[in-house]
Amino acid sequence: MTLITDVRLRRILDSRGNPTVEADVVTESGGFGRAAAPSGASTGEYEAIERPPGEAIAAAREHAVPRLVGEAYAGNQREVDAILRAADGTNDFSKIGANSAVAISMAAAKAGADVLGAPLFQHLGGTFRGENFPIPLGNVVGGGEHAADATDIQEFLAAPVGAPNVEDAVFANAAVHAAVSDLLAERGVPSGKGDEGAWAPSIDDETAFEIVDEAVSLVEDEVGFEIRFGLDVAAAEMYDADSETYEYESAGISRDTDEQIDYIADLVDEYDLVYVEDPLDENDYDAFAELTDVVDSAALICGDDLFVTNTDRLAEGIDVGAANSILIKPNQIGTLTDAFDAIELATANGYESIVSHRSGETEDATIAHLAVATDVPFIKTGAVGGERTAKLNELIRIADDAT
Ligand SMILES: C=C(OP(=O)(O)O)C(=O)O
Ligand SMILES: [Mg+2]
Repeated sequence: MTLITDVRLRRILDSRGNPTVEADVVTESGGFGRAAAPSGASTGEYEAIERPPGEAIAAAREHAVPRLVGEAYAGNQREVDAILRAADGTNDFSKIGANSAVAISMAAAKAGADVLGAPLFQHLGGTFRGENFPIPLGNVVGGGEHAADATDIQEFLAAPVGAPNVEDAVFANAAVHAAVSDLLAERGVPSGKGDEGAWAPSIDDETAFEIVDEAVSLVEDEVGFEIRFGLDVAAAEMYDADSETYEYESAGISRDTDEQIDYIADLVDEYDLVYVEDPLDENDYDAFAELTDVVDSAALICGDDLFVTNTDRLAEGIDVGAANSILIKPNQIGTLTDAFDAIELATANGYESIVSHRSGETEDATIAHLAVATDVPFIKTGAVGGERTAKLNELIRIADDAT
């Protein structure tokens, strides 16, 4: 029933107005799945390769589609993904493009679920996946590679850890986003938005901490449950390998590695941060390990550019204690199978996994299902904006059993 009979690929628009790859997968019994590849701006050095969409589509049509049509079963995700890897023949999907690979991989999963008549999260996670839902990390202020002339730290993320349910958590993050806007207005600071819908004012990080801290407290009082916040420092983007320093340009501050470790540890302490992603350069496992040791269980220290959803890099990190959690972005590695393997390796070694969007997104909501299927504690997928609410609203529907 799930034998793949057609794979169609096309270019569609992403949220930045750039082209990206969309895939349709059709099965023998009429099952249908459609998915689109997201795209990063602050990409890790070791990510799978995203090719220009036109080239990725042409290469996938030539090398992957003939191996899938009439040959592979959409219900067998590992088989589909193994065929994608074999058709590509490289370690990093540089032939068919990780954008083509991930779109086909996710579309096949949806087609498989469609044939079964099951929601995608259930097809991926199984009947006994558990009762937990991920807490959304909502990007409320940001800069870095996602907005010019804004904060050095890429993302300030609201984390409604005490929310009684998904719906309240999603609305709490939107309320923090709105409160930030009010506080900026009170200070007379104008602001546009960055690529992920977060406010991107021309302020330094210290001011952003004050504002986000206050916004979180205000909303916490309103809703009556605990809201904390976290960061994606995206430190690889501010690291200067020649001087071996982290350059905070808007504040005019330069920190060496020891100072960076102390700075982040102090921030965790001062603001009771629940989550810190990429606090150090993507090549510095030792510095990551030092910070993780200092912070201990006070916060999740998460590797995004460090691990790039790659089990080899994660295994290296586990060996030295480089973090206590991993960010999972399917397009960083190319297939859902690879993403699942990374989550399994993380779980087996006491690491938490956080499923994540990219700064360039589409209406595709696959990651909401992936996060629920794998029982991860957090999903990072913005706070507002259509391509972000596509995932947040899907989470609400999943919790309401209405997908
Ligand atoms: C979502 C992120 O941004 P990008 O997609 O630009 O890598 C991130 O760095 O976690
Ligand atoms: Mg990141």
